[in-house]
Amino acid sequence: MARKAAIIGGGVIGGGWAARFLLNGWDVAVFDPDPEAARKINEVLANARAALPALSDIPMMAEGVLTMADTLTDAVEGAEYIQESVSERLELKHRVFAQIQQSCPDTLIGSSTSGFKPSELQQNAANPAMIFVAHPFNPVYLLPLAEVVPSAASDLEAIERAKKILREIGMFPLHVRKEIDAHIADRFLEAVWREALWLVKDGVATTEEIDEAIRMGFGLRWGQMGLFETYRVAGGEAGMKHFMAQFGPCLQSPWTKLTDVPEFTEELVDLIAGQSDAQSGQYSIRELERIRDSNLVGFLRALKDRDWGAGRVLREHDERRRVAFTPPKDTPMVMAHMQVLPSWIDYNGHMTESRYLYASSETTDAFLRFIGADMDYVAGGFSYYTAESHIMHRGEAKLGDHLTGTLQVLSADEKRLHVFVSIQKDGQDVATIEQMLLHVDMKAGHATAAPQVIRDRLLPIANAHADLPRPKAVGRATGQRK
Ligand SMILES: NC(=O)C1=CN([C@@H]2O[C@H](COP(=O)(O)OP(=O)(O)OC[C@H]3O[C@@H](n4cnc5c(N)ncnc54)[C@H](O)[C@@H]3O)[C@@H](O)[C@H]2O)C=CC1
Ligand SMILES: C[N+](C)(C)CC(=O)CC(=O)[O-]
Repeated sequence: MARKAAIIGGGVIGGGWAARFLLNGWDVAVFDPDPEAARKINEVLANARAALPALSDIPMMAEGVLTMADTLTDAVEGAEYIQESVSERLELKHRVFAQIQQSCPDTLIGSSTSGFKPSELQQNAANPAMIFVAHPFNPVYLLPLAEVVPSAASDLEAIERAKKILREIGMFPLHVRKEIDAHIADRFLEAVWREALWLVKDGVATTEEIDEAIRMGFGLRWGQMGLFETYRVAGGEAGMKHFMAQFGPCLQSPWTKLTDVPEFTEELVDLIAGQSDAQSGQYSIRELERIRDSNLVGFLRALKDRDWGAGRVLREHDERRRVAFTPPKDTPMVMAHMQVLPSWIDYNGHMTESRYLYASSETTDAFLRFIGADMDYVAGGFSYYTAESHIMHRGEAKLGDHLTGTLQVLSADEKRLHVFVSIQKDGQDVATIEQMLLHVDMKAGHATAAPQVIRDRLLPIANAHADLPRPKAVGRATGQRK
């Protein structure tokens, strides 16, 4: 039976939490009195479903079941984990905790609060020990960080249990050892935000110019090394001490207004909102979310290939899912999700033939990574090479179509891997590709037996797939009548 999480408050952040739990196989009950909540959550979920599968080569878990509960008590009943994500008002959060703890005083309650300390959240609670901060970052379903902040009244065993659950849904729980308003990351965001408000208010830069200053330069650096590692490198061979000697005195020069907050007048709000409309008003919020998600997926995949930063968290999550994954006995494995891009289209206005082989390679490559023949394996001098391919075109793919690559192992032994790939649109084949691959010693330049570690992953899948019906196209020769 699936595990259950309850999400109280289904706005931007609650919707993201719901998507992360659901796509990691948990059942989720959401309570939010807003009559629009179900629509909003389903829209966030649709974006998450489009983004998350592209992050990983491990087949997705069966999605959990989403329930919109009529009452808070219904939502939390039977939940192993509760995430409070209501609006940032302390008295509202207190009311919600009191209601939750009337029926489940001993269940873990993480709060998404951006600014309140856990000791503030715990005030007057029936069981303060179970309430802690689990502060996520938007979009919650893609970004791994959750700042986990206990107070002196917290139950540390419960905090460790919460961190374990967060890891199980692919997150990186950062244990904040000392409670502080706005935790760690939001202290930075607030400092940058304050400087940005001054720059707009003083007419130095528009919202667009500020965003360019971030995304063309230091934003890219921060996403992979953070602040201190980046500045260590900036100190040159002499490192951090030299960096501090050179730039430390700047703290005395008028580089910062951080202690001084601009007055939040209607005029300033209108100025910023107007500039933001001019900058990005041509996109709806959902379109911007999709652009953001697809960029993040690209970044995260690049970091995963390099086993670095947030990419390492993804790798570890993949490894956990690989171990938990049992090859399906009744269906081929869904290995790749792709979208038909403009460069894939030919003069006939549909996907050009070479891209069918490309889509097939994406699918088999994902499968090879899944059984352990990944880039590290190739760097060790062994790989699988394709010896033979037979493509059958069965439908048309057009610009923007979403394609899925599934793979069935027809047979496998120590050297050979015979597979049948389907490239599908809306569940229908647009092409099938039958391939024979050989395990190769790249230095010696000939086929050789795959090591036991690869066979241990491959052969159980081959055995499971032996019971599947053999596709009619298998073994078909070109020109042969059906
Ligand atoms: N938006 C952001 O970028 C981030 C926000 N957070 C935190 O997450 C929490 C939620 O923020 P958002 O999702 O942005 O706000 P939001 O305004 O999008 O959503 C809040 C939701 O809470 C619901 N709500 C209000 N009273 C409720 C009640 N009694 N029971 C159940 N639901 C109730 C509202 O109907 C609304 O849908 C806040 O504590 C915020 O500080 C954390 C990280 C990032
Ligand atoms: C602006 N904010 C304080 C709500 C931001 C956050 O809490 C985290 C985020 O996702 O940027």
